[in-house]
Amino acid sequence: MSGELSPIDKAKYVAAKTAADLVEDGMRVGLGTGSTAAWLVRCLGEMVREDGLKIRGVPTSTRTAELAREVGIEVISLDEARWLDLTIDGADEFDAELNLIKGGGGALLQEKIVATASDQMAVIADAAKEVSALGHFPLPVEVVPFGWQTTQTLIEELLISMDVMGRKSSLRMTGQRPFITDEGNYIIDLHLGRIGDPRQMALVLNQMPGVVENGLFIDICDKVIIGYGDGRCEMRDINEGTVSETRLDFVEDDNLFSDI
Ligand SMILES: O=C(CO)[C@H](O)[C@H](O)COP(=O)(O)O
Repeated sequence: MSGELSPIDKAKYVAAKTAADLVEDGMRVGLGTGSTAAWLVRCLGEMVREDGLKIRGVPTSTRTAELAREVGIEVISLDEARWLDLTIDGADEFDAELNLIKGGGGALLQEKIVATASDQMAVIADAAKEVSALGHFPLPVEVVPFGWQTTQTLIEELLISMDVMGRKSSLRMTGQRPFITDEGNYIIDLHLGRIGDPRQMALVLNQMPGVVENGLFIDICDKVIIGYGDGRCEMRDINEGTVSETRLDFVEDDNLFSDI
C-alpha cells in the first residue's frame, strides 16, 4: 500500500465496502462514477476475484468501465442489461429526502439514466455530503455544444426570473478547453448557493432547448450509506424509514489499495 489513507478516503472506503454487501450473486449492478464509486468498484472486483461473486456491471462512464474491467467485473451495456437490480453511486450533496446533486465528475447524464433504470439506487458518501438544502455545490447542467452561450444566457435569465440566489454560471473547463462529457456535451455549473425548490428547478431546466440533463436527482435515491473515518457506517432507507448503524473493522488491504 502506498501511504496512509486520509480520514476522508477511509470514510469513502467504509461506505463503499458496506454498500458492496448489498450486492448479491446474479445481480445486474449500476456502477457509479467518482472517487467513492471507485472504491465500490474495487471492493466488488475483490469479491468477484476472491469470493466468486457473479455479477454484471453497467458503468456510468468510460472511467468506471475501465476500472471495472481492470478489477475483473464483467461489463455490459445498459441496453444489454435493460433493467438493473441495484445502482450504487456517489453524490456531491444529499438532503434529508435523499434528493441529490450529482455530476461533479461530469457523468450525470449516464448516472441518471442508469439510476432511473434500477430497482434501487444507493448513494455512498462521507458525512460532509449531507446538507440541509441543496445548492451549495455548483449544480451541473449538461448542454449540447451548439449555441451553448445562448443556452447559458437563457439559463441565467431563468434563474433571475425564479429569484434564485447566486445566478452565476460557468462553463466547466479542463485546462484551456471546455470539459467534454462522455456524450460529447459541455457542462455549465450553476452557482446557486441554495435551491429552494429542487423539484421545480430540475423540471424547468430540462425544458430549456439545448439542455440535455441537470444534476438534480429527485426521488431517485432509495438509501444513503454514510461512512466515517473510524469505521462507523450509517445506512438510511427513505422508503422503509429506517436508520441502522454498523462498524467495519478497518483493515487496509494491500491488494485493494495498491493502485492509489
Ligand atoms: O456525480 C458524480 C460524478 O459525476 C460523483 O458521484 C460525485 O461527483 C461524487 O464524487 P466523489 O465520490 O469523488 O466525491
